[in-house]
Amino acid sequence: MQANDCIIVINAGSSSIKFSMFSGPSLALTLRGKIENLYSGVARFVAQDAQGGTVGERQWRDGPLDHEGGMRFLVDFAQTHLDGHRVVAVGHRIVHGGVAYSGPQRLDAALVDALEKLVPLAPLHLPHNLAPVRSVLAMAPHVPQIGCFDTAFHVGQPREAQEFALPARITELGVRRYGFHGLSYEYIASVLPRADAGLAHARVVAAHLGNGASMCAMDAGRSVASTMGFTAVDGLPMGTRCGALDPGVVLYLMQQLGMDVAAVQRLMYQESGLLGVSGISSDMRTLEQSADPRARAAIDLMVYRIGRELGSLAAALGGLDALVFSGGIGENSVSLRAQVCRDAAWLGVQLDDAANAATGPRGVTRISAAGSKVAVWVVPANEELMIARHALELVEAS
Ligand SMILES: Nc1ncnc2c1ncn2[C@@H]1O[C@H](COP(=O)(O)OP(=O)(O)O)[C@@H](O)[C@H]1O
Ligand SMILES: CC(=O)OP(=O)(O)O
Ligand SMILES: [Mg+2]
Repeated sequence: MQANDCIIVINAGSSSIKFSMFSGPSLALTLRGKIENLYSGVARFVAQDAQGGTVGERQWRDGPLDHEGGMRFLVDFAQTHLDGHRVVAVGHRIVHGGVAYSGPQRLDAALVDALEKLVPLAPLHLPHNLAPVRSVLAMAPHVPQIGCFDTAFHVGQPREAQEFALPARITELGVRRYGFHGLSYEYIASVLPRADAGLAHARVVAAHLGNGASMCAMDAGRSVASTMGFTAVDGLPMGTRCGALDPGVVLYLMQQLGMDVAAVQRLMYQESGLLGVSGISSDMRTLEQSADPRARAAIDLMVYRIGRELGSLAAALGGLDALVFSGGIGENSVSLRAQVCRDAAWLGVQLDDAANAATGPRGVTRISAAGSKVAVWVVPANEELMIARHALELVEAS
């Protein structure tokens, strides 16, 4: 990797596409951008240079924008902002690797075809993860593309954390818990020891709370349990996903309400969570600004379920030394963090209210009171840097 080389990273989430450009051997962030609010309301794009200065902005006011339209815009934008850099690799976040793929992989047409088979396991994500890979394969076949899997970080979990209590013949088909947001947790595990050396061996629960939301128990930086399971619909209630559900509810929906598979999938992935409970929005900012009691009820349910999962994950760890907030909600919602920490007082969590409320751009920040038994941190998510590191390793090794 020369000074003028760069790695482009594409992270297509369920409601957003983020891209970043990392340059030179130290992977310095030179450009980053994000289109958010895909499919709902006014989509917004903003891009920043290394100094945080805005170098591009746009809004789509004439109707919702989808992933494809967003990607077309981003490719044009990136091409005009390469600033003389040579693209040595494009790294992608791929949400599901199934049983077959855990380590980063060089993506070619055959592998994309194989990953396509996993779409039913991540219907909100995988199609959007794979479509840009195909576009780049067509536009620039010589540029190496590296896929990094959100499931990879969790492969070492103990067997009982991975298995459902299903007959072995079903488990053997790969029907087990995978866990997601692994690139985000891997990044968190990589930065915590630098923030506080004692955290290298700590029992940590990290909460990645974005449009998709999950929590992960990490023991000395290794994943031991997580709230997401076979698919990214399990665990916490999310923007539009219901999270953990009594499987009997699915039978009821189909047998008694006559819903077909597509309708159940839509209900669980697109019509539930904050949106479904509030009937107002999947966006935490909108709910926090609303005086409608249904908005309050949706937030309260999310906070309650985070608290329940925190207890469960602390049990998996045999105790709790640190709690980490990340993702769009975890990084920005002062009040959600305050509510979660208040409910977790029984675990020894004590917030420093001023540190929690401090606004403005922040890096890795401790927000717990000096005497808190459990340290509380905010770590801005950086799945992109993790992807760039993996892509660089793979490109340099080949
Ligand atoms: N200042 C804020 N206060 C509360 N919630 C916020 C704030 N900024 C962003 N969020 C919430 O973060 C969520 C999106 O998280 P993000 O991690 O960006 O999404 P994605 O999972 O699509 O990458 C939305 O619910 C949004 O309302
Ligand atoms: C796995 C997942 O839910 O991802 P996102 O947060 O991008 O929706
Ligand atoms: Mg996300």
